[in-house]
Amino acid sequence: MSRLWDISQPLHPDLPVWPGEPPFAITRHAVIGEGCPVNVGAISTPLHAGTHGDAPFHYANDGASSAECDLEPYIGPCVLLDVRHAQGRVEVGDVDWDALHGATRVLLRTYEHFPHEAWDSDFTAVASEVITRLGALGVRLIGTDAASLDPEQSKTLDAHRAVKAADMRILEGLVLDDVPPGRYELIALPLRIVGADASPVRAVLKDAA
Ligand SMILES: Nc1ccccc1C(=O)C[C@H](N)C(=O)O
Ligand SMILES: [Zn+2]
Ligand SMILES: [Zn+2]
Repeated sequence: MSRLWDISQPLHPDLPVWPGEPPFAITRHAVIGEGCPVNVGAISTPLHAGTHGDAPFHYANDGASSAECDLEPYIGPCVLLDVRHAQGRVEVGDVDWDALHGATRVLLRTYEHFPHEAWDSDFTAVASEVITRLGALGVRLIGTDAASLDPEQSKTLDAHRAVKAADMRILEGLVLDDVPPGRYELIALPLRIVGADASPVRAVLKDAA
């Protein structure tokens, strides 16, 4: 049986979130006890907290929301590339283009160890030239273990704009520490949240058949 790799961050109140964002929160408004047979809770979360998929609406007012996104990019064969050697930003020269083998979904591992305990403002971004070249090769989805494709302080969002121009989709905040580079089956479907600019996803990889 092929192995299943959970590449999702655990969601909890201490989850590091983008500076200025409210924390992830879970509340319980029903508790099993006298006259109550169930525990029932609710969550409040920034849409870009944890492992998530950006919707085009995040970077374009005319972009699709998470509820409107075609699901095909988020499920299917992918290739995981180790780009831990990249310094500050994944550049064209950091990518092993021969390892793509026509992949339509590409995941980039930039961390030695994913920063579960504290926000990392110096995450490794992705150069827009890399996105443009991936799009030209037919890539439909780019994923990263970083919190964003663009630097935290970016106001131009060059990588996101290149994603928009190529009509690609994005996964951010993946946890790739334990997964060897190679080819996998990706499943990471956004929730059908009407009007949302992003959605939490439970991202998993299955060994390619
Ligand atoms: N919460 C934010 C507030 C302001 C600016 C960006 C964010 C982000 O979360 C970035 C997002 N993850 C992104 O890159 O798509
Ligand atoms: Zn995001
Ligand atoms: Zn993003």
